[in-house]
Amino acid sequence: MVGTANNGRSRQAFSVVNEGQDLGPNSAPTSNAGSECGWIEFTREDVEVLLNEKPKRKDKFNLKEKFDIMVEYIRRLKLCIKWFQELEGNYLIEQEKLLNALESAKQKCNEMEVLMKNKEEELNSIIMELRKNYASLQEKFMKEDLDKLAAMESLAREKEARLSIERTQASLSEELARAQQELLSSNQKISSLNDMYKRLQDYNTSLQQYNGKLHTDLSTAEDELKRVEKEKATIVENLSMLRGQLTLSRASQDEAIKQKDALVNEVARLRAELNQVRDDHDRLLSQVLILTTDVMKYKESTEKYSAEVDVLTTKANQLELTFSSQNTQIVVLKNQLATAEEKLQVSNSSALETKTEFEGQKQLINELQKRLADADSKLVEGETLRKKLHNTILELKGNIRVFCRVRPILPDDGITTEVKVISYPSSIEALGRGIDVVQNGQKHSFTFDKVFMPDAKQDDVFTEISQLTQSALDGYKVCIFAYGQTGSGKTYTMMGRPGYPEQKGLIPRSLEQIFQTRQSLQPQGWRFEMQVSMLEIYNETVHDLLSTNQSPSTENGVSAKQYSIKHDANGNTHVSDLTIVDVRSAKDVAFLLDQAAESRSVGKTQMNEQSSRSHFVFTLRIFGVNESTEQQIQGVLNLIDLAGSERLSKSGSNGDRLKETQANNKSLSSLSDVIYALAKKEDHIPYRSSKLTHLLQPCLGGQSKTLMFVNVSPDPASVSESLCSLRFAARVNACEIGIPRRQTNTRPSDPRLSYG
Ligand SMILES: Nc1ncnc2c1ncn2[C@@H]1O[C@H](COP(=O)(O)OP(=O)(O)OP(=O)(O)O)[C@@H](O)[C@H]1O
Repeated sequence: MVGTANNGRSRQAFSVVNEGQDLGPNSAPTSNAGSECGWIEFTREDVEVLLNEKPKRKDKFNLKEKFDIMVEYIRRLKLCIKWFQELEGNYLIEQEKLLNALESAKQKCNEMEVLMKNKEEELNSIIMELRKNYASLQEKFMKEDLDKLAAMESLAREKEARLSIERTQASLSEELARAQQELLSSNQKISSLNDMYKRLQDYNTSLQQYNGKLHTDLSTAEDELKRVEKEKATIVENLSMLRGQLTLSRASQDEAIKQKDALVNEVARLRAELNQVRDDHDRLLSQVLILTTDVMKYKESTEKYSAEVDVLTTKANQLELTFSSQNTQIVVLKNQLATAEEKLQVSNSSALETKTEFEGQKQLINELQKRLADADSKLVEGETLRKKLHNTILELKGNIRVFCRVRPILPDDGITTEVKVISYPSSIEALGRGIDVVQNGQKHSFTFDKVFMPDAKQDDVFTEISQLTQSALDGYKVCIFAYGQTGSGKTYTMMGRPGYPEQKGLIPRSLEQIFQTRQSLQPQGWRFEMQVSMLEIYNETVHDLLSTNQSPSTENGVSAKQYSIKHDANGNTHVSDLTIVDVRSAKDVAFLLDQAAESRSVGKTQMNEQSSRSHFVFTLRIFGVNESTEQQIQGVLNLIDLAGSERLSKSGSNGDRLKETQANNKSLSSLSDVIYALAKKEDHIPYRSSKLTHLLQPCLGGQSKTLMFVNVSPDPASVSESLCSLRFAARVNACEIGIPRRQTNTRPSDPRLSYG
């Protein structure tokens, strides 16, 4: 590991230390070569040569020579140690810097994530609001449209009514014209009748005048007659006198007779004349009467005409009234039409406004969607950056990460005293990473990658590992296992509390996240296929938890079927005959988890009535293909709930339970052996000493991103178990396993599920 990149330099330095014994092409010593305080670089081989160096002495008994050689050897060893120390110091500084950079990057990422989340929420709320607005505008628009249609319908109706009214008006106008003409001719008739009447009246007056004249003439004739009769009487008197006188004179009689005859003739003539006048009078009278009748008739006919005229006038008046009322109606209709048209215009303009507003909103939505897409792409960028940083850190660390979780005190713990055996240092360098355990008054301090205090929620824990589980989708092998004594909270951490969704554990949360991310990666062309298997290792035997066809068990409840574990060159693990189920959603997985829970071997011990006595291994294998880039990935997520790590005396087991505990302890002690061997970089790592270590070989061997949860109980009675767990975890944390590899661009020839 040391100096492979700068081999030339280190070879040169070592040559100086080895005094030219191993001379390379550049064998000239550096300026401070040989000096104790000079900087000399070594390679691993150099150090090994130095350590394996056997002093060559010419004279076996020459102690001086031996002493000189030893002094020189010690000097070189000191130089080597100094180089080591300085190198270590540099590494520490570098590590510190990287940690700081990581912290700030994490912080930035978190801030960015929060910012993005806020922005996303904000944008989501704006979009919701806009969608609401959009919906209400659409509703409004539809309403306006309906109004418009109704207005148009009413306008059409009104137009029709107006046309029919106009038609009626035209026919009425025609009728009116006819009536007016009739009226005119009637008026003309009336005026001619009036003229006739006037003429008749004039004639009547002249007749009356004539009649009056005749009457006057008659009265004068009557007066004349009276005078004549008086004259006659006088004459008769005279005649008598004359007769007397006749006697007196006959002559005078004859004369008198003659006079009388003349007078009689005169009276007859006068009488005839009178009769004539009388006849004339009668004729005139009858004529007057006829004329009066005529006048009367004329008067009557005039009255009739007047009545007719009146009727016609009334009719005309009525027609005029109808006409005017129709005119008023027409005006009203015209007004209504104008209002309807105005309304139509208003609704048209409001529809236009709504349309413009709608267009604006649409544009805004488009803009917001664009911004959202930008934010999304920024999120993706941020996510990529975060992944890169996460992977860089893991690669730099090159070891199994360890998270410690202390569960809260439970009522079942029966703790009455206020004695606290676990505390958490508050110094900056150990904050959130340190844990102190006090046993018999002695404090033991541990530092891990993260320490979750009892109040940590499942969500908080998941947030810390979400990146890790996510990287299974990037083609990494990921392995998370929970280690700790019975009842320390391993199952709670991995599975959670059933029936309490907010207390879901890492397994359901990881799967939900993976399925969600799978969805969000679809627009980038990624298509994923996922397979799940679940097994338990119980009494050193593999038990398929998804097998519908449960094989018969042996006496001690162990499955008779033998499953063999194999690893291929790619580090993929295959378990023969294991049930593998294709899954499409977190729901499918939840169903399988329930199925597995029913198949699990659960027994009772004094420590925890419901504790699982076996190692539970959940595996999700992911095959991903990017349709646009044709890139392929193959990731694996192993989530393991180990059996309780307690010591035999503590669990109080006997019989089958004792065997179980021994078997569990064998697996766990094998795990411990493997970790020790890895830490010491031994040539042989005893992976095959237990089923568990054999199965986890690729995870422990450095090809996978591995995280261990060490679960600790806060119960003072469990302090020694807690210390054991923490010591083991500290060893695991110090163990370098190498750099995780990403499996891309290869499609496995055998699609069976692998474990690492
Ligand atoms: N962080 C926690 N918050 C609340 N309750 C917890 C927490 N951790 C564990 N518990 C509770 O403690 C009890 C024991 O936990 P759990 O069964 O998870 O232990 P375990 O280590 O899995 O035991 P076993 O090895 O027997 O399977 C359970 O009732 C669990 O609900």
